[in-house]
This record gives sequence, structure tokens and C-alpha cells, in this order.
Amino acid sequence: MSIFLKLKWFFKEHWRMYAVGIFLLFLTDLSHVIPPYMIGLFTNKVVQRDLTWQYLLVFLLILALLFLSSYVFRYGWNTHIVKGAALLERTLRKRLYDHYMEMDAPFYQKYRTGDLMSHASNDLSSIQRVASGGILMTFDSSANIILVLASMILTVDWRLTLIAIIPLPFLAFGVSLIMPRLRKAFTAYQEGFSKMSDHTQESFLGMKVIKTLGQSKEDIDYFNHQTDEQIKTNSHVARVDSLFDPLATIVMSFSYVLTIILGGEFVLRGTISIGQLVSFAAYLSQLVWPMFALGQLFNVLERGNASYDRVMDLMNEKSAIHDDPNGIAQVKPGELNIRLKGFAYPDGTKTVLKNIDVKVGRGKTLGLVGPVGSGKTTLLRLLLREFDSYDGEIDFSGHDIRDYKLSAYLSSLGYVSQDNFLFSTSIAENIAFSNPKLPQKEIEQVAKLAALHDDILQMPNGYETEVGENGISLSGGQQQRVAIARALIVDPAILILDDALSAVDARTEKEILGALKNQRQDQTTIISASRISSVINADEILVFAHGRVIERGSHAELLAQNGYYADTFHQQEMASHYEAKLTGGDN
Ligand SMILES: Nc1ncnc2c1ncn2[C@@H]1O[C@H](COP(=O)(O)OP(=O)(O)OP(=O)(O)O)[C@@H](O)[C@H]1O
Repeated sequence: MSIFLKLKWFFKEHWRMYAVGIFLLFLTDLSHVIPPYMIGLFTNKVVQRDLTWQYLLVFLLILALLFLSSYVFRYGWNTHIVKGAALLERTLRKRLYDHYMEMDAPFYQKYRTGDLMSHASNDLSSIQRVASGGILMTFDSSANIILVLASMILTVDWRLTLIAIIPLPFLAFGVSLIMPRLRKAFTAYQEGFSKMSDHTQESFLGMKVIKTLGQSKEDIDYFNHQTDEQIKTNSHVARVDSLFDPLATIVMSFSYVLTIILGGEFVLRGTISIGQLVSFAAYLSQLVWPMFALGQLFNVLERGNASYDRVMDLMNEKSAIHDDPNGIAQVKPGELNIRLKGFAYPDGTKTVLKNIDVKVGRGKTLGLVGPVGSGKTTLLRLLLREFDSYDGEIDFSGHDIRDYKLSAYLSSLGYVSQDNFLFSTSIAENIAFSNPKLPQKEIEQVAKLAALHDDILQMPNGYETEVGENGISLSGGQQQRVAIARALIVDPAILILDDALSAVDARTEKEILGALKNQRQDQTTIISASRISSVINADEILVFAHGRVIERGSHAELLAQNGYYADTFHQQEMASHYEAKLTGGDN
């Protein structure tokens, strides 16, 4: 029952809708206790051979009216209570989704995607059932029990009623024994489901890796094993759940036996009439549903309770990123100033970035190069405000980036990563993602800047060509260029390219970089790359190693230093020279 207390905030907000629904539910139950009484009267008339056509007509008319009103009441409570449950699900879904959007990188490192998806689907459905079936069963079964017992006592006999309900406490006792088991079984089922959806998602994403490394059979075996486990946990839930029905049937059978024995005796003694005994049996049969509902109710409430706790645990996770609601709401183009003494990832002990001091003037381009794991992406992640906990400052346009309103700051950035995610829509829709109303002319303009326009025109439906899930029908280079075009439509104050040109050929790379230089004379551009050719036109280039800047300067200055940069550049030049002879385009 504690789930109702936990959902108090919702019921308080929508109490009117629920009050009307519950009132109509009560009227429905009230309309159900009249027919057994009438059947008793009717039986007595038949037994006494006193039945007239007139009596029969009135009897049928009242019955028809009762059924009709019960139909109308039922429709009324159904719409009110079901609507309330849908509202609850919508409210929680929105809150959870907003929360997912607000959360930081460590949150997504901590939780697996499958878990997050199962919370957003299964758990929310279980909570929603509390507000529909849970409310219905609680009020319907209690109203039913009270009304039926009152009718039995008032219209038949209180002693017979007392005897007939003796077995009922056994039902409550049985339910209290089964309930904890059901909760445990259901939690195991939910956890198994999360694990399975997580694995399925990973397998789909890593399909190529699985196949090329000859692990398809192992993956299928693992999946089958997990499915078997899931069937086991599910059937365990079903086994525990199915203990309720036989229990209720046995208990009700005892009630009937007691009724027949004692009721028969009462009729023989003339304490009650045959009609009253018939009414009583009909009333007793009306107690079957509330007993079943009681069994179901605990199931629904327990599931809802476990799901609500899991969803709340997630919602209580706080993002380490502080979003000041009164933060600066406008981000203007300006100078970028990075003064970092040090940064370590929250879960790591190693300092990943040390003593970085760089100023990027308005309209300038900063290049970042260095070996794998040297800290380039980490610096970009700080710029993207994935982490706020660094020692030092990053200022943009005269303000610490932590002083901006988070949404305003992030929407002034254009970020293109190496692994680009494309939506399963048309190329035009992918490019115009942040502004679906963008005129076709402007979509084409950014596509030209990203050296993509000519490729698109050669596709079967041009800009309307559908991109498969994750853009699998496009080449890696084309995907990267769609992502660059997508970032360019917002004309970002800072454009960040994180190895975003790694899959395009040297000629296309040159074309894109030239277009960007022309286009972005007033805004900041940061290019992180493993290929030196991507940064040669940058105003300043930082060379990273082990989280420190080991060389810095323009392309010409760095070549003159004859260090890591110059070495790498010459090696890459030679490699690309041979590669150009072998290939004609990007991969
Ligand atoms: N989430 C994380 N938690 C802890 N350590 C991390 C995390 N991400 C990266 N690191 C560590 O930080 C260091 C710098 O990694 P980073 O990804 O910034 O390098 P990089 O220069 O961008 O390399 P690459 O070119 O491969 O992207 C590495 O030692 C890496 O292991």
C-alpha cells in the first residue's frame, strides 16, 4: 500500500478526476447488490406460486434499468481512472526523459543503455498499472465487500453471514505469505530483462565485430542462454503469481459448504426463506471477484512499488554539472581562454590534463594533435561541459563557461565527433535536425560547405534519400560530412571537430577546411585530429603528450622545431602520397 503514499503527489494533483471515477465505481457496485435481493423475492414468489405477469414485467424492467445504469457508471469510471493512469505515465515519462537529458557523462558511464530503456518502458508501465488497476481493485473490492456484506446481513441473516465469511481471513493470510516471494521473483525478472535488452543492443551495434571475429555462434548461444534464464525467472513469477487463484477458489468453496449446511438448516427451521438463501448464494458469488482482485491487487502494488523505487533511484542521481537557472543566457562570439592547472576523471586517480594555457582569439582556429590517449578529447569534453570539476578556468567571450546557462551555452556549440550518429530519416532532415523548418536552399548551402552537395545529388532521391539506422547506407566519410553540415546550420560560436575528418580523403578535407576558414572568420573553430593535414591552417596548434602541451605554434613554427609534430607530419605526408595513388575517394 506504500506505493499509494509514494504517489500521493499525483493523486493530490488529480483528486477531482479520481473522486468522480471512484464515486461512479461505488454507484456501479451499488447497482450490483440489488439484483440478488430481487432474485430472492422472485424465487419466493415462484415457490409460493404467486407470480403474476405484471410482477414479472416490473421485475424485468427494474433489472434492465439496473444493468443499463451499471453500464453507464462503468463507462464513466473507466474513462476517468484510465485517463488518470495515462496522465501519470506521461508525467513520469517526461520527468524521466528530462532527467536523462540533464544527466552528465559519469551517469551514462554508470548505467547501461538497456537498464535506462527498461526503466523508461517496463517500470513506467508497472507504475501506471497502480494508478489504473491498483486504484480500481482497491476501491472496487473494498466497496464490493462492504456493500455485499451489508446486504447479506440486512436482507438475509447476520449469523449466516458471520459463518460464511469465517474462511476469508485465511485468504488474507495466504496473500501475506505469497506477496514477498512475488516481489523477489519480479525483481529478478526485471533485472534479467534489463540485462537481456542491454546485450541485444550491444550485439546489434557490434554486429560486424561479432561476425568478423567468428563469434556469431557464441553470441547466439549467449543470447539463447539469457532467454532461457529469462523464461525461467518469468515462469517463476507466473508460478508464484498462480498461487493466488487456487487459494481463493479453496477459500470460497469452504464458504459455500458452510452456507449450504447452515443455510439449509435455517430454511428448514423457517428462520430464512428459500428466496433469501438463493439471494445469499448470489451475494456469496459476488465476493469471489473482490477476493481475486485482492490477490491481483497485491501483485500490481508490489510490482508498482518495486518499479517506482527503481525509477526514483535514477531520478535521485544528481548531475555533477551545475546548471545555474539565472546564468548568462546569451553567448556571443568572442575570445576563448583556457587556463587549466589539472583535471582527473571523477572515477580515475590519474591527472589526465596538466598546465594548459591557451588563448584563441575571435575568429581564430585552434588545432590539437598528439598521440592516442594524450588528452585531446578530454580537453574537448571540458569545453562541452561534460565535467565541471577541473582545477582552473575556461572563459569564453569574457565569462567562465560555467556561468552560462547550460542549454544556452551548449546550443552555441557545434560538435562533430569521429563516430557520428545519424537518425533514420532523410539526409535533408538529418542536416536540418536542429531546425526542421530550414529552407532547402540553406540546407544545400551547408552541404556545399561540408563538400557533400555533389555526393547527395548522385544519390537515388537526392536530399530526400533515407539514411538507414545509424546511417549504414552512407560511407564513413559521407556520414562525417552530414554531421559537419548538421553542426554548421546553427552557425556555432565555437565549432569543435573531434577527429571529424578522419574518414574523408585529403582532397575533400582540404576543400572542407578551406570553406570553413572562409565561412567562420568571426567565430572560433577547434580541430582535434590525428592527421596533421587537418590542422595545418590553424592559427595555433597544440601538441599533446600525456596530458601536457609539449610543442605549440603555427604549422611553419612547429615544422621548424623539428620535434614530434614535424616527424609525424613527414611520416603522414609520405603515407598519404602512396595512399592517393591507390585510392580515389574517401572511405
Ligand atoms: N571516462 C574516462 N574515465 C577515466 N579515464 C579516462 C576516461 N576517458 C579517457 N580517459 C583517459 O584519459 C586519457 C586521455 O584520453 P583522451 O580520450 O582525452 O585522449 P585522446 O588524445 O583524445 O586520444 P584519442 O585520439 O584516442 O581520442 C587516457 O589515458 C584515457 O585512458
